[in-house]
Amino acid sequence: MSAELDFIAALRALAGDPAARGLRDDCAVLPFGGQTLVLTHDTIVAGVHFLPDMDPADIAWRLVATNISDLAAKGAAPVGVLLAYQLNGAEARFLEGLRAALAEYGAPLLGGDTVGMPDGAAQTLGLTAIGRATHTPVPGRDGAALGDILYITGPVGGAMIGLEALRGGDNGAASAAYRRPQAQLAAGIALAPHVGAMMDVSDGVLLDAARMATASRVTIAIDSAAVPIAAPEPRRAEALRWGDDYHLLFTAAPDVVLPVHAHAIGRVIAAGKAPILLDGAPLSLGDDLGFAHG
Ligand SMILES: Nc1ncnc2c1ncn2[C@@H]1O[C@H](COP(=O)(O)OP(=O)(O)OP(=O)(O)O)[C@@H](O)[C@H]1O
Ligand SMILES: Cc1ncc(C[n+]2csc(CCOP(=O)(O)O)c2C)c(N)n1
Ligand SMILES: [Mg+2]
Repeated sequence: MSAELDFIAALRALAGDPAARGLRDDCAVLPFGGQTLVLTHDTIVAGVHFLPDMDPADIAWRLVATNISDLAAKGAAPVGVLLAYQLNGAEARFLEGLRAALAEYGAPLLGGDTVGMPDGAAQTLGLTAIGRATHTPVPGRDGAALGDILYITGPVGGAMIGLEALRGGDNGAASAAYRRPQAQLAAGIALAPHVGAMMDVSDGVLLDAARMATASRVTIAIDSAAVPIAAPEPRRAEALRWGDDYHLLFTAAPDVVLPVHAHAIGRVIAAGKAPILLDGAPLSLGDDLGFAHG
């Protein structure tokens, strides 16, 4: 197991409230005052999640969009966000990107915290996003049922190609999938009443599908050629593993008429030894399926 998974496993002892969903979901889901709040927090670090010298407006956009993407996976409408910011002298451009992203997703800034940073430290930014469930029960990673079809709302691998373009000096369309990921908020809200399981793809479609299969106690058979990619064909295997895609991965029964366009990429079968079968070959969480910290 990775250091990240070991730590989250240890945290489970402290996360017994049902709202924590066993730390096995994209968000906490908290019934409150007759409604259901959906809560998520993501941290991004220079050199890990963004390039230290990229436009701070794009950094702000990534911070907002990646968090709103977790709300999208729950079919939650944004209530607002709290920002944790480290001053580095580039505040003006950061604010421009923040304003644009919050306007895009209709998420008001509700508060946060601002601190200085030690010389030479990597900038670390955090965002808490709060949403309101538009449909209950709120979809989880654990709802994939035998016979369901596995779908994805769009291609993978675009951010991988976009980061390469950005590193090569592009600041336009070729790097946009990396600089300006699009949270599938409207799709998630439309899909929530129709899905079995749903999650956003942040760590790679294979790893995230394996997590869905594990949470749902099933095996998911994926047809690699059916997965739409935004990368050259010879890089298909990488595109399925790189991550940062932020499309929605979900299951639905075969007779469900989907309210949005999505690509069928696999099906849910009885639990076998491995969580996923890729073109018939069993793959486990320990295999190189996607992005992991530590
Ligand atoms: N430091 C932490 N304290 C409490 N819970 C944590 C911590 N780190 C992760 N978790 C929980 O562990 C689970 C898995 O976290 P992870 O960040 O992998 O999910 P995610 O938010 O869907 O992923 P991504 O950040 O790629 O969208 C979530 O329920 C998350 O809330
Ligand atoms: C500069 C740079 N930017 C991005 C990446 C790729 N990447 C970093 S974290 C992550 C998964 C989501 O993170 P988390 O699980 O922490 O939410 C991915 C796909 C990279 N290698 N280098
Ligand atoms: Mg997620």
